[in-house]
Amino acid sequence: MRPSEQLRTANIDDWQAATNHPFCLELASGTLPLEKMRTYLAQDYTFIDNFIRLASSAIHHAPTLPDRLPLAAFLGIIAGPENTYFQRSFEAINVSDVDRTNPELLAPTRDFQALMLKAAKSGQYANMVAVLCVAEWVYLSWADQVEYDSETLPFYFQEWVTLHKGEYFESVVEHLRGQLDRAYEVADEAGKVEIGDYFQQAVTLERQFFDGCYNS
Ligand SMILES: Cc1ncc(CN)c(N)n1
Repeated sequence: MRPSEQLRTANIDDWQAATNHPFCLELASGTLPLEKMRTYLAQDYTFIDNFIRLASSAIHHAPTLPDRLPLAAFLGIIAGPENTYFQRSFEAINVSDVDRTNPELLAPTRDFQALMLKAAKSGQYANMVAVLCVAEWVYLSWADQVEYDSETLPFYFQEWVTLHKGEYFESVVEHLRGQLDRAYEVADEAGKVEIGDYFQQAVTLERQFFDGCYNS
């Protein structure tokens, strides 16, 4: 079994809770209360900021140019269409100015930021790709399986699903899984434990992030 699959299986309870979260299901069916979506977008925009910092660090630490390029290209999507999605959605559902730029952070948002910065500062590519891989793979897993009506769903729900599924996004996740698999295989025992810890914390925080936005 691939190391990435072993790690996912070891965290299957949190994985399933995150990928079948009522937040995701209600978003896709269009029944998610807008107040919860406002909270989520404000929190997640701060997540994106630190995700870009972590991904930049991973690009720097990747072993070769072919290992670097797919993540570099993906950063262009985040800084481009995904950033625009946030700006258009902030306008469409009236996210307040302070929540767009400086929201009060929920505990899981703070903890996720700390984990991303810790992975970046560790200087270990394996730790970085463990967190990045979880972040994108969890989203592919829920977006890929969720049912939605593309005709009727408002864009701020629909595009959040479509940004996280499809051939291109699958290739991003496959790249991150491949990088994680290789880094894990060559790590020594202590390194494997460390990678497993980062992976586990990231899965738990994905679940808590949805919980936090859904229940606040
Ligand atoms: C918390 C979280 N995790 C993952 C993703 C996917 N890009 C996200 N936007 N936010």
